[in-house]
Amino acid sequence: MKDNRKVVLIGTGMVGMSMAYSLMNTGGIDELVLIDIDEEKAKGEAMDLNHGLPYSMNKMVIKAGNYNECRDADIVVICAGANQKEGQTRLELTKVNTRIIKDISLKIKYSGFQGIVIVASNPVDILSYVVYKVMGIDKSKVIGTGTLLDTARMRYLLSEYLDVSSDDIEAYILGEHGDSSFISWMNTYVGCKTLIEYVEERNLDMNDLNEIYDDVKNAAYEIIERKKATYYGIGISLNKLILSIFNDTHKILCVSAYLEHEYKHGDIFIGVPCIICKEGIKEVVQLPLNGVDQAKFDDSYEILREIKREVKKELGLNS
Ligand SMILES: NC(=O)C1=CN([C@@H]2O[C@H](COP(=O)(O)OP(=O)(O)OC[C@H]3O[C@@H](n4cnc5c(N)ncnc54)[C@H](O)[C@@H]3O)[C@@H](O)[C@H]2O)C=CC1
Ligand SMILES: CC(=O)C(=O)O
Repeated sequence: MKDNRKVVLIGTGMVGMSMAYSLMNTGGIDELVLIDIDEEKAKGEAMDLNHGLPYSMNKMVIKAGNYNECRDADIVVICAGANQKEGQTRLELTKVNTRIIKDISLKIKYSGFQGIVIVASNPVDILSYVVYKVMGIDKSKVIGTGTLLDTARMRYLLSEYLDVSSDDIEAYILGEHGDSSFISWMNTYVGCKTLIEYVEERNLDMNDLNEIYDDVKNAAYEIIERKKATYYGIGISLNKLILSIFNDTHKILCVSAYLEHEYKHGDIFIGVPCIICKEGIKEVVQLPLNGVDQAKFDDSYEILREIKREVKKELGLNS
């Protein structure tokens, strides 16, 4: 990676701008270019952010631009497209957003872009696949945010329930970023103890934990019902992922990654823990899954595979 850390954001809506605002506050990048189909919106957003720079600790170039800006960018983040309306599932956005993301992927590709693409638009697992296929780039260079946000939600809620810092909670939400995601309890840790041991020692009720997981799964629906969209949580999750790449942290994050024959499944993007490095995804970490977890993973995989089949037809992809 070169000295000037450049990010291009495509889609300057609530999610994209929450990420931009988060990056402006943490710093860690040198240049942020904003692209939107609504060019005036992108320009207005750049103006607004720039006016905050004199009071920010971090200096960076922020501007509106076009797809030529992708050519020398390190990371392109896709947050464009429709979001869920009240009661709508993420998968119901497939048709409308596949068209949008296909078009955007072609524009990124023809710019000569050589870097890493991060996808946040929903349904994120399916759209990551669209980007991967349409752009024809290495699997390690396409990262969907997957269950990164769900995992943060879980860590937050568990930390509140157990009264332990979220830094000391290791949790992995796997599968689709959507209704078929699940938590692997046997792979959840509080400090150096498994959560199951921790709960038994304190006579806590496993039903409480299952309720907490239901709250995680329903969080987007609850927030959308109250305020129409979710954005701060994913904004800071994107920040974490971007800085993990630039800083070559080798941190393990739950993201949507392309699986070939890992986990016995293949040709799909799905939420799994991955080691993140400056090249993108260094490795998918294989978690031991018990029978219950494996069945849930298989279900999630089947749901995504069915939708992927439809999407491939729509894109005219046979392989
Ligand atoms: N992965 C995750 O955890 C999360 C994903 N999302 C998803 O992020 C996406 C964006 O959500 P919001 O920001 O709330 O929506 P929004 O409606 O606020 O913003 C979408 C932006 O995309 C732009 N856009 C539409 N078509 C475009 C195109 N062809 N090229 C460039 N820009 C285009 C629009 O002009 C708009 O500025 C949705 O798909 C939503 O479901 C939202 C929250 C969490
Ligand atoms: C909207 C969405 O995907 C989320 O908040 O999880």
